[in-house]
Amino acid sequence: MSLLQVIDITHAYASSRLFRRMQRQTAVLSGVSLSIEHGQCLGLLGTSGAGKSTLGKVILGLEKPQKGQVLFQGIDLYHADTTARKRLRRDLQVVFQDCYSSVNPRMTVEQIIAEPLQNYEILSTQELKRTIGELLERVGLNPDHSRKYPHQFSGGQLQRINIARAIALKPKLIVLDEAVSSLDMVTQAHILSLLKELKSSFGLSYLFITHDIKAAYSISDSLAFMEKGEIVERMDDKSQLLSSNHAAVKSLVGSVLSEHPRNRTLKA
Ligand SMILES: Nc1ncnc2c1ncn2[C@@H]1O[C@H](COP(=O)(O)OP(=O)(O)OP(=O)(O)O)[C@@H](O)[C@H]1O
Repeated sequence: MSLLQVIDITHAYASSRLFRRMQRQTAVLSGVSLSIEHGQCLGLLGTSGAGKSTLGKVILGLEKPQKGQVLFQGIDLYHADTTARKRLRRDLQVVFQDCYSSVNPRMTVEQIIAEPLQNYEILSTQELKRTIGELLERVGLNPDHSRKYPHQFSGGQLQRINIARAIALKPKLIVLDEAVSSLDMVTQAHILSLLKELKSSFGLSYLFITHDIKAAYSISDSLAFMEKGEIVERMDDKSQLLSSNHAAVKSLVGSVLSEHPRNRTLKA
């Protein structure tokens, strides 16, 4: 059984009440299906406005689709009872692009990482402190940073803190929505290698949402391409990327490959 199965999702955002009668809703997602296996990363690529983030929100249980099903660990996310849904939510985490707005600026790092742990686990003050220290070390930060505030960190460091919070409950799937897109190239490479390392250590699965084909190729096992709310190309093995005949995929690949035939490769 796949860890995640998205089946025939169709969704449109509701228009405001004033315009509801006048406007026809345009579907943001139309009949989208995909699956993610245990320990695998699916790279979800597409142009701006293709519907990638909306699909991410549907998978996270944040945007109820008008049609279709999201089966997470075999359970229908939108028809599960409150207890089952809370259990599923623990296994389903997210890291967004904007690392600064993802955290409360008035909370210390310790309080930020403690939040999910306090919501789901009963830990003594000492256990909580130790766990937070271990999580900070796991993402390459000094545990002494735990008393600092978000503004005292660089974007890369803060994204590591967001990752520490996301892995705190040992989830099964993390939705990474443009999680490295706002970082400089060097920091991006460091965070991608951290994410790869965490994936193999914890057997994590990722939905890696991005418009950056190089980053997607580097971290993903399989790839899917979206256009105007539909999945237009799906590759179970990312090595099929260079041989795709789909026009949008070819143009995306062409835009990042060297003119020289010998250099026409992408780094894993
Ligand atoms: N909350 C919302 N209310 C109404 N329309 C929305 C909302 N969020 C997104 N949309 C619209 O849905 C469409 C898909 O947006 P979405 O953010 O899912 O695309 P995306 O592929 O993630 O784009 P990007 O790469 O630019 O983030 C866009 O036309 C967008 O304007």
